[in-house]
Amino acid sequence: MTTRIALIAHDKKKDDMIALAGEYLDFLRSCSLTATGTTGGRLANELGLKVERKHSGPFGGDLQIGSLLVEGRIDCVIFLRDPMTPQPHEPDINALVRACDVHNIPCATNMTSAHLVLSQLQLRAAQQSVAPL
Ligand SMILES: O=C(CO)COP(=O)(O)O
Repeated sequence: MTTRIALIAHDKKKDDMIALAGEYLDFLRSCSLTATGTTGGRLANELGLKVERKHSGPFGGDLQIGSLLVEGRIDCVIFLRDPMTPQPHEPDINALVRACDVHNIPCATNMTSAHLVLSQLQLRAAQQSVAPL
């Protein structure tokens, strides 16, 4: 089954997101990707990834992704948050992270945890692709 991943990065973490996605490019190409607006634009333009783009975070994009997640349509969230910069939509950010906890969806909020989650998902996908029918 295709892995459904949400990708979100705050402005100062967007370069990290591009670098991260670049490392997992082949795997991410095999996934169904959703992203907040600006993050998704960069992933599409700079890496050629096919991404369903929601609104930008401050305009409700985190909430849109939270809604998909609540409906069981997201398997994992990579959310590179900037802990040093106040965000106008902090309540939306908290709502998304809370929804991950409520629904037991993995949510990586920094580069180290993102690597751990993506490498594990990549491994699982590779194992499934060679599993006997
Ligand atoms: O603000 C964000 C997440 O809270 C990210 O939104 P953008 O990807 O549109 O910058």
